[in-house]
Amino acid sequence: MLNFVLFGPPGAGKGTQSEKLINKYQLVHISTGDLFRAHIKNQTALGKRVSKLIAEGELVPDKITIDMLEEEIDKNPTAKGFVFDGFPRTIPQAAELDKFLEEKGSKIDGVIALDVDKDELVKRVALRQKETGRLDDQAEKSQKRIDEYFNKIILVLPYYDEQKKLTKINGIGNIDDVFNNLCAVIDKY
Ligand SMILES: Nc1ncnc2c1ncn2[C@@H]1O[C@H](COP(=O)(O)OP(=O)(O)O)[C@@H](O)[C@H]1O
Repeated sequence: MLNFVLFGPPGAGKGTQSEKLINKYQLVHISTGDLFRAHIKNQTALGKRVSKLIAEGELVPDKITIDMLEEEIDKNPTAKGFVFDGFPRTIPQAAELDKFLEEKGSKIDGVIALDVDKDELVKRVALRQKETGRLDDQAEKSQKRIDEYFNKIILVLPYYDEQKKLTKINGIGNIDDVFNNLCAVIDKY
């Protein structure tokens, strides 16, 4: 199996690159953001529980997120591997993911962090907001999510650095160039 985490702030390109990577490596893409948005769109009990939090740009509590993620992994027993996009966002989530995969005789092979500066992030998220109308991409909320990434979520990276699994790559530039740089890292796993 090949499992890796695509890490980065809002607008770094996690979703864009994940789409290309799952085609090349035949993997299942698990984006916790996409899963939450599907629950909200389908007005499930979980969707109703998290919609306000997400619209405000707040993180969903670990237990809720972990349970949703583990359920999604279990829905794909024949997967050749997973690209985790937007998960983990906290150390408890990272530790639980390691434990969950270990119980299945699997592991995270690597974590790739997309480095993009704040000005570029704000530009990209504003463009995405125009295209998709995402509530949490509105200027004030997206700034809050970007700040939360650099103040809090980024603290997950040392957890993987200690395991010698972290690689940082530049997320700025031509989408295909970033993709090729990602593949060069993944092909070494
Ligand atoms: N691992 C997670 N833990 C807690 N909340 C999450 C997680 N993943 C997604 N969310 C919630 O869903 C929202 C959208 O996530 P996502 O689409 O990954 O944002 P982006 O792609 O802009 O980084 C987050 O702002 C947060 O509210």
